[in-house]
Amino acid sequence: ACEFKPLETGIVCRLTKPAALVLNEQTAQVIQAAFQHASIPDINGERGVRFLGKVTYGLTNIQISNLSIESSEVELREDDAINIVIKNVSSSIKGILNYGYGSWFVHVGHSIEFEIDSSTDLVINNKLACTNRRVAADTSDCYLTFHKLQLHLHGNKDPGWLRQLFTDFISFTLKLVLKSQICKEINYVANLLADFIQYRAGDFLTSGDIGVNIDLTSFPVTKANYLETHHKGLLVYKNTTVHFNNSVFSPSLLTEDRMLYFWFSEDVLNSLALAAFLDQRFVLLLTGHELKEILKDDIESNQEILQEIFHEASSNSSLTKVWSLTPPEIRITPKGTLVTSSVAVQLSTSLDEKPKLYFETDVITTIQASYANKKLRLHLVDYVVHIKNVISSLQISTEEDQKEAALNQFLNKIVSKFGIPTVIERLEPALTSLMNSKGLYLFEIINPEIIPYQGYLIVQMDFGFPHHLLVDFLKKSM
Ligand SMILES: CCc1cc(Oc2ccnc(N(Cc3cccc(OC(F)(F)C(F)F)c3)C[C@@H](O)C(F)(F)F)n2)ccc1Cl
Repeated sequence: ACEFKPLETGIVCRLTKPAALVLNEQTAQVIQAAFQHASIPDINGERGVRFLGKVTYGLTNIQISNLSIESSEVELREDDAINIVIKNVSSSIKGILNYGYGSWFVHVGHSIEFEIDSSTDLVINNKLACTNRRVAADTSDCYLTFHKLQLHLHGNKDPGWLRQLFTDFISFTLKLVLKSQICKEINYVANLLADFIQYRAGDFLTSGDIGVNIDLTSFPVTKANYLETHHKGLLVYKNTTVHFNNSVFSPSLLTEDRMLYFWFSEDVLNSLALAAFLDQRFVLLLTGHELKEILKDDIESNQEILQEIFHEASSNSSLTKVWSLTPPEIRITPKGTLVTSSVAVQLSTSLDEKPKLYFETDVITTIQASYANKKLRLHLVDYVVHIKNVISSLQISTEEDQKEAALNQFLNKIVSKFGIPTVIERLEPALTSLMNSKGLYLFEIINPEIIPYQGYLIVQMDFGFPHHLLVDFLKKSM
């Protein structure tokens, strides 16, 4: 089950009433799939009928077709369930009606095709439950109210007594069977969707050996205006779960006017940065040409040093390597995400030789993120650069004692004006394509906001649910 430990929650998701209304537009698809997928078992029985003695009957090959749904409403009930009322589900039920009667010495048997025009209302009280720390849908509270079950028998053999038998008795059994099968299907589809969201969520938060454990840390919350799930958000790296204790979530941190909210504790982002570092993802290799491209606009810093670097960069085996020396530390503040990192830069003309230039730099950058036109954008709000441990064999004519200061100043300028922007310019498309590879582009995300607070980040958005998304999913998985 899900024992509740407040400190363990790293991610909270909230789906508000407006989102439920948008998702409700897909209810008809879901019900359609449930009815279509339902397999109605044969119904057999026997009954004493006046003058005819014992009559045995059986409905076989029962198929539901031409489903249409008039409307569906959804209502979230505080600490209870998602109440879904579906009006006027009309369908035609076809099959073969076999019946036989007579006594021990003579037995008459017939089979006749039947078609039933049915119309029913459906009420489903979907309780979000928790099974093995995963969201489960409990739709056991499900019932059908038939307001039409019109029998049509094909062919001229339409014995009145049979119609009477159907009306009085068979239809009762048929309603029971339809209800149990349809509600069973609805439960199946609801859990299929819950599993699907969780699978895609887990996949969304996975890249190679880096993943995030999104097990539930409490029962899903159902309030009048929103649904909410609390997740561990623990880093999983090479199948090892990395524990940390998160900043504490409280419901008041999220509002209810947007459709979808995600609350991320800074520990979640910090641990992802750690994993990316361990996975050696913070390594940037630049060819001589790329380095020249980056520095070509520099007109104000020390031109002599710049020329010297250009000269080194021109040799076609020139290689500049930039890598993190320590895991970047992520702190989230209202001004933006503070990234503190210590980076090494090495410029060499070939891998074996002593580097022409090596230096380390401690960088603190304040970054704000936004998402527009299906692209993640990172905005540099502030930065502090400190150069250290410079080793250089560049031929620079400056006087010996000025040389170090000049080089330091030059490097500080280069890292600030060109180094940090280059890293950001490469990080943006890398993160965007990572999210797109997970299917993010499939969703129509409307006006997403990424808002930093002290110790946590809130991502809030509206969304349009692409019609085909669910249809394709149901076709594929049912
Ligand atoms: C990828 C988003 C995400 C999902 C997580 O896990 C789950 C598991 C089960 N349910 C949810 N819900 C939130 C959610 C996830 C993905 C899409 C989504 O929106 C939507 F699919 F609904 C809509 F876009 F179509 C909602 C749902 C859960 O919060 C709720 F609402 F059921 F309580 N999240 C955990 C973390 C993160 Cl970042």
